[in-house]
Amino acid sequence: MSPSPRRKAMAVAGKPPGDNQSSENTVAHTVTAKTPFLGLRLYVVIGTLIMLLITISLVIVLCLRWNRNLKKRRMCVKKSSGFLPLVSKEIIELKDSDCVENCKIVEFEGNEKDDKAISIQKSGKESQIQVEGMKQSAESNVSGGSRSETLSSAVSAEGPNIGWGQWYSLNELEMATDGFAAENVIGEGGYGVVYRGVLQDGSVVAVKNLLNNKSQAEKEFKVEVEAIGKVRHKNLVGLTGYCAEGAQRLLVYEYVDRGNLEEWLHGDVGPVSPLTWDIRMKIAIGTAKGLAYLHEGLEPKVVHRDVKSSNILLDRKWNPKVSDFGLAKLLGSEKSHVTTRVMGTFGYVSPDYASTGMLNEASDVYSFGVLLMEIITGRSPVDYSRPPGEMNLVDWFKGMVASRRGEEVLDPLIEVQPSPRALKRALLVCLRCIDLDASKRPKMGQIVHMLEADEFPFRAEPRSARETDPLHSHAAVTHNVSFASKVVVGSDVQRSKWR
Ligand SMILES: Nc1ncnc2c1ncn2[C@@H]1O[C@H](COP(=O)(O)OP(=O)(O)OP(=O)(O)O)[C@@H](O)[C@H]1O
Repeated sequence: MSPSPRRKAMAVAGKPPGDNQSSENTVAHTVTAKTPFLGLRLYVVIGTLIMLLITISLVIVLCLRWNRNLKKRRMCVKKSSGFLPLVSKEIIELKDSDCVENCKIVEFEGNEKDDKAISIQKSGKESQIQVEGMKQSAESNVSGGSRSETLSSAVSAEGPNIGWGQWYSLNELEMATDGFAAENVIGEGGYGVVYRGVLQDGSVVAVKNLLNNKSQAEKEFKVEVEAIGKVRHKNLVGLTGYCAEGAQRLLVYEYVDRGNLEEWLHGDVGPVSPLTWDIRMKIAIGTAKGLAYLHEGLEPKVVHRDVKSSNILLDRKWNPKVSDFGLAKLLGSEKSHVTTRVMGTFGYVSPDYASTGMLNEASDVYSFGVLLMEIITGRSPVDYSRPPGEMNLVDWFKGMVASRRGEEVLDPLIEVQPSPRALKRALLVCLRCIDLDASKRPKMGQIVHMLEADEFPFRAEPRSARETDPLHSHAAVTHNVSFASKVVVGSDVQRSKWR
């Protein structure tokens, strides 16, 4: 009998036909046989290899997921930094949450080019908060170098809980100012006397000794600290610390060594002012940037309320620093204005605020407009030594521009005249800032752009925009302001410009 086809096939494959049992035995034998690899049995080697493969696959999957998360996180950081256009790169804003009782700044170095890190270390504890990637300009850095500071909230049982700043003892500040010696007095304002002081580490500071009228001093003290205690901007004077002992209240600022703008504009500087046109514009733009930050970069925003030339301090490179926040008001974003007792300085206060007491950032814009006129003309906002028609700077200025005599308003102490284009630009910004309709005044960020933009006000603009432009209508009222015929409306200006 011939074998079945199936049996034939098995015979060809080399298996003894009809012997399933023995073939299974062979497989079992092979699997349990020892391999040359460390004498391990085959099934152990196979098992190990499978485990190894599973582990490797798991590791790869985990790596891929981790990598994806990392990318997502990076994207979030990018998004959020793009989402903060209003905060200047030159600023370090210290949040309350960053400020822990008895913190110690262990590193605080500024450099215009480098990103820096601030480490805030809780004294006596190990934990460290690192705030990285923030830019601190050298100019905005207190006394220009690294320093070590102790932060403390709740200074004393009596002292206010101000949250941030270096606490100084009265003794320390007495030593720094030679016992508040008269020769160290650098100025005197409505709220106190300002002294130059040298701290034990050699750094130079300005110490404002608030008038010893308890409630007023306390108020001024709190307002300044609330307004600028936590921010750093190269165009805002840095408040570095304070002293609250008994009834004494003192504020310690970075020292700004070239005095204030008022002295340079109206003091005896000789026949030619050291403030050239370019320096004046640098001062105007820097001041506008500082104010723009207060208005548009902080929440709640800060309305300074006393923008004037004696509150603009100048450093060695003529960088302006807005100072004196004693009258400042905080304004939450939900509020369009606050109603207050009218405060400020005669000649700079906007008529709408003066008549209604309703305050918002447009009041600062008006004061800035007056300040800019003062910078351009070298005249004080109110000067009783001038003929009646010229005593009030704003009225005189408007009249001059309206009668096409804009070139004549320039400070005669400026030796090299600006180009007509640059002068027109500055005059026009003045007019826009002092618009009687507060809602039509530009924002400080727009003002920065207008002062910096070469094309302003010469770029052609859409007709409809020109028609709705407040200054254009202002120009129409004052009918002869020739250069105002091509006004660029500030509303389309990118805020980021003033950063
Ligand atoms: N950080 C500082 N560095 C250098 N000088 C300063 C500093 N702060 C104030 N001064 C000087 O002290 C003067 C008085 O300052 P302060 O802010 O007390 O008053 P003011 O602005 O002149 O007047 P008021 O407070 O009445 O408006 C300033 O004009 C300035 O010359």
